Amino acid sequence: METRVKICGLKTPDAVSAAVEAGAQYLGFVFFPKSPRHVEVATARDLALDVPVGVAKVALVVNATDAELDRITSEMPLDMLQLHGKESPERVAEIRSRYGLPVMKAVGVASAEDVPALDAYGMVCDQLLVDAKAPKGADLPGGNGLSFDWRLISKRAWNRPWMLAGGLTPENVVLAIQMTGAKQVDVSSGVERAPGVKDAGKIRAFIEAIRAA
Ligand SMILES: O=C(O)c1ccccc1N[C@@H]1O[C@H](COP(=O)(O)O)[C@@H](O)[C@H]1O
Repeated sequence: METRVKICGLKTPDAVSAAVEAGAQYLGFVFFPKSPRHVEVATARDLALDVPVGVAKVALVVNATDAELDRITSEMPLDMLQLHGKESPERVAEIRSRYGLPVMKAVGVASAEDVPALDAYGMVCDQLLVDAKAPKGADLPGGNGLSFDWRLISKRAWNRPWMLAGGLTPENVVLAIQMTGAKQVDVSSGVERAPGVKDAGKIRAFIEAIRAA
């Protein structure tokens, strides 16, 4: 099976086109005002309306309220919700049932102590996103360009489909896939020329590296 790629943090038509043309299967739109990748709902809607059918549009939210989710899900076409905050398993289940969209729950990993949460969240979501845990006091819970020790998940038995994230780049993504067995990968800062500014050449290089391996 071909490795599936998510390019996250898209803000412009050019960045969306670059990701689609390079062959990404998922596109992420970040709704988190502290992020340099934050987009307003109206902007994300315009971008999403131009995405070809078959490429999944993912809304990334952080501890979002029902009111925020009501607005995002009603105003733009979406295929998946990515929960990237401290949502409890109960909240993940509630969101999944309320919006009828597949839910991907991000779980931060820094040490072996963090790994059991993958099983717990796997029971309530449609897929897991395994990311590096953000450093204490960081402004962003993800999108920090940090990776974690991939050996921590290299021999796991998974109870849900999952995606690898955290500090991936065109240079390290093949090794990350080899070490973890990931069939899906997610990248944001590793394909940027500045925080929040995607680089079409890096997006292409990221996906070409995977396809060439
Ligand atoms: O990208 C962001 O700005 C962001 C903000 C808040 C939560 C998550 C965010 N991004 C996600 O973080 C991971 C890893 O990103 P990176 O490749 O290390 O920059 C990825 O899943 C993004 O979707």
